[in-house]
Amino acid sequence: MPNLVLASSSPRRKELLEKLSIPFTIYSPNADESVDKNLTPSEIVSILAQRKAKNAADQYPDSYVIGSDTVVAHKEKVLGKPADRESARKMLLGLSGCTHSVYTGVSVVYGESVRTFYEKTDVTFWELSNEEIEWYLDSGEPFDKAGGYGIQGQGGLLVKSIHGDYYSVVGLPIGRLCRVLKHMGFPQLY
Ligand SMILES: Cc1cn([C@H]2C[C@H](O)[C@@H](COP(=O)(O)OP(=O)(O)OP(=O)(O)O)O2)c(=O)[nH]c1=O
Repeated sequence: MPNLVLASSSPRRKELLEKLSIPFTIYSPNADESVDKNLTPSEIVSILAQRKAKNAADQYPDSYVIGSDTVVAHKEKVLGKPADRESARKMLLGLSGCTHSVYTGVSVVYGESVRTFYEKTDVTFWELSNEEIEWYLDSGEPFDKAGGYGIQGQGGLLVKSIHGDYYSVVGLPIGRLCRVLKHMGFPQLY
């Protein structure tokens, strides 16, 4: 029976994949995450998702291997994870009162077959006061998350509305991934 491998060290992606209720293996990908600055957000997340999946697929040639990448796009800028408190503060100030887009790319590799897609979800933030931003920075949540917030945690209090797949914002568009796996012939799904 082919195995399922999640090429990710993100605890959120692990939790989301558990929704499929089938066993899987975790592999921490060791992929170079540098990309050409002129690429669009959808190109960036697609390329990086595929790189992570292919990196792990070398170790698991008989498995379905999933790689994923998430970035936040706002006013022509692509935001990854903030390097420090100051950069997280700048990201949150920039997102305050505005709508940004969260892009998550997913790539599934099984032998020679590769399927890659991305989801775009628009998220609108409330106007944030300086006090609210400092309070949120104190939570420690921003630092391992694209755009400097996590919608699934206290960061949910910053969000006014969302248009698109919630799970894609958290890091893995699980409904679409499930359909892609099924389409590629993964046997253990419904
Ligand atoms: C916007 C947003 C991002 N994120 C997270 C999802 C991703 O884990 C992270 C973006 O970083 P990624 O580089 O996509 O992923 P990662 O380094 O955490 O894990 P790996 O490369 O090993 O798969 O931001 C949230 O958890 N909630 C949110 O609301």
